[in-house]
Amino acid sequence: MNQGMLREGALQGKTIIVTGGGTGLGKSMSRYFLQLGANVTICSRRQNVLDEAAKELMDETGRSDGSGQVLALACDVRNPQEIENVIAETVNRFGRIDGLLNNSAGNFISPTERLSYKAFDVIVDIVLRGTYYFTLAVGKHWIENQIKGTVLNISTTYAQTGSGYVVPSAVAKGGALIMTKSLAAEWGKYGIRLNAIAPGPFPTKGAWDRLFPEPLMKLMDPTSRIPLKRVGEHQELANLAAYLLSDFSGFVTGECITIDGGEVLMAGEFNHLEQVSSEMWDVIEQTIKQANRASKS
Ligand SMILES: CCCCCCC/C=C/C(=O)SCCNC(=O)CCNC(=O)[C@H](O)C(C)(C)COP(=O)(O)OP(=O)(O)OC[C@H]1O[C@@H](n2cnc3c(N)ncnc32)[C@H](O)[C@@H]1OP(=O)(O)O
Ligand SMILES: NC(=O)C1=CN([C@@H]2O[C@H](COP(=O)(O)OP(=O)(O)OC[C@H]3O[C@@H](n4cnc5c(N)ncnc54)[C@H](OP(=O)(O)O)[C@@H]3O)[C@@H](O)[C@H]2O)C=CC1
Repeated sequence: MNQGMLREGALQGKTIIVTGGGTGLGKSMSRYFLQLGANVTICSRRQNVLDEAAKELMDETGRSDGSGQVLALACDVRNPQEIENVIAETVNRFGRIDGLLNNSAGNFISPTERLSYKAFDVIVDIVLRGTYYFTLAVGKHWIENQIKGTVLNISTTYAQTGSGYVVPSAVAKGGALIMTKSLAAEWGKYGIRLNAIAPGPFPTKGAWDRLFPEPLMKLMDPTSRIPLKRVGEHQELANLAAYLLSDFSGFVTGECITIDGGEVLMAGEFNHLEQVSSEMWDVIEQTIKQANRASKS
């Protein structure tokens, strides 16, 4: 599904900050917000990557009515001063902030016992600390200025189930998800909403290089465990993100919506039986029926 879901101008008049908006899923979601008329500040550590992305996005989506503009600002989400600068510069340029998309992340697969303290810290600091620093800074701004803003956090399905080999990421995404729900309860009185999305596999260079490096890629087909037998399309995620940042979701808060083609359902005890052939099912059926009969005699 490569089609946008919301009507033209659905985000007109809104300004959204997207962390990690210069690459991968952050860039795809930013593109759709711009198409819907929002102004978007993209931020991450590498100014050159952001500048290139901003140019590409404006070339693709550029509007002449003053809406749908991009601001590209370098910011390490682990640094509160740099976050406050993004907020000040965004208000300065666009006049307001309506939405925050916490999308920046770091991750790599590794047996946990091979990790150094620093390796653990580097992931938790980007994903958990970065998310709560940015949310706190924008939340304070909204409360002081009586703005009913919306936060959307990009989570993972294993934030709820846990997962080996990505333990720092699971710890950090799990913490950020609990923060989403906790603050949704606490800040609801200010009209501030917080939600999360848990995506399954959506191909990006950032994720694939670190989660499916060679020689693993040859061994693993990421679609094999997915009931719908495919990976996600960026527009499918962008549609959900735009909805959750728009006024159409005004009564939705504290939710985490999974978009994974059913991958998490494969934890079900017997789902691996999809490998059993029709002929083998004939034999199994007869064997079970025989056991049923035997238990009655
Ligand atoms: C694909 C299927 C979908 C399933 C769901 C997936 C859910 C989540 C996905 C994601 O989050 S994908 C996003 C991936 N994108 C990124 O990670 C982009 C940003 N990443 C980075 O900037 C870097 O990769 C990093 C995470 C900051 C690490 O970079 P770098 O190695 O340059 O940092 P350093 O500060 O030099 O090193 C820190 C520390 O970490 C150790 N380390 C690094 N890689 C490994 C590894 N593969 N195994 C073990 N340890 C590693 C490194 O040695 C350093 O520790 P010390 O040696 O100094 O103690
Ligand atoms: N792709 C997938 O299948 C899935 C992705 N996700 C989540 O989606 C989000 C986007 O991932 P994806 O697009 O795949 O990967 P990318 O690697 O493209 O995105 C990660 C972004 O985070 C930015 N970033 C990293 N560290 C920092 C930092 N310290 N401060 C600010 N920005 C930082 C990077 O930019 P820079 O290096 O310039 O700082 C980059 O733009 C992440 O939250 C990820 O966990 C979740 C499930 C599945």
